[in-house]
Amino acid sequence: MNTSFDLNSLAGPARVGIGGPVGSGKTALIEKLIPAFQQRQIEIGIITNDLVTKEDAERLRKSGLIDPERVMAVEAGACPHTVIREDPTLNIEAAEQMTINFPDIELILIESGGDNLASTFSLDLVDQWMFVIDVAGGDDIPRKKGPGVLQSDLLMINKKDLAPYVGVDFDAMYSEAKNVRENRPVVAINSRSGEGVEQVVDYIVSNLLFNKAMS
Ligand SMILES: Nc1nc2c(ncn2[C@@H]2O[C@H](COP(=O)(O)OP(=O)(O)OP(=O)(O)O)[C@@H](O)[C@H]2O)c(=O)[nH]1
Repeated sequence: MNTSFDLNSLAGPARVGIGGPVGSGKTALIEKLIPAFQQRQIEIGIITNDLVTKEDAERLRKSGLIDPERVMAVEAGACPHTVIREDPTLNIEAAEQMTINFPDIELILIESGGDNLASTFSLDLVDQWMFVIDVAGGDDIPRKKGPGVLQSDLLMINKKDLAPYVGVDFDAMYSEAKNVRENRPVVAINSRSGEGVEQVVDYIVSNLLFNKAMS
C-alpha cells in the first residue's frame, strides 16, 4: 500500500473567482495568467461560466496555452451570479471533478460569466475573488460603488492602453478606486500586453497559495 501523500492534495487546490462586467477582459486576463503561472511552475485549472454556451472554455481550449482537459465549462443557463453566489453547486462539482482528474492542480481559476457591478462570489465556492473593470466602461464605475468594486479581494482596472482614446484620466480613476476601497488592493492592467499581470500573480501567490501552504 502506498502510504505517501502530499499536503496539497489533502488541502485541495486554492480557488479564485474572477468576475466583472461583460467584455471587461476576464478571458483575456486568464490568457495572460496561464503562462505566468506556468513560468512559476504552479499547476492550474480553469472553470468558465457562460450563459448558454461554452464559448470562453472553447477559446481557452483552442488557445494552445493549456491542456484542454484542464479547462471545464459550466453553462449557467440563468443570470451568471446565480451559479457563483446563490447556488454554486455546479461550480463546486466542476472544481471537485477537476481535482479528481488532476490531483496536481494547485490553483483553480473560476471565471464568471459577464455580469453587472453587483456580482459577488460565494465563499463556499472560492477562497478569494477578483473583479475586472475596464476604462471603456466609464471612469465613473468606481464612484458607483458596486459590491464587485467594493468587496472583491483584488480589483483590476483593465484596458489601461485605451484610456486616452475614451477620454479617461487613468490616474484619477485609479485613485478613486483606491479611495472607495479604502486602500485595499487595486491593480492597473492591460490584458493585451500583459502589463500588470505579474502583480496579479504575486498577489495570488503571496495572499493565497503561500498562506494555504503554511496552514
Ligand atoms: N485594448 C485592449 N483590449 C482588451 C484588453 N483586454 C481585453 N481586451 C479586448 O476586449 C474584448 C473583450 O475581452 P474578453 O476577454 O473577451 O472579455 P470578457 O470579460 O471575458 O467578456 P465576457 O466573457 O463576454 O464577459 C476583446 O476584444 C479583447 O481583445 C486590454 O487590456 N486592452
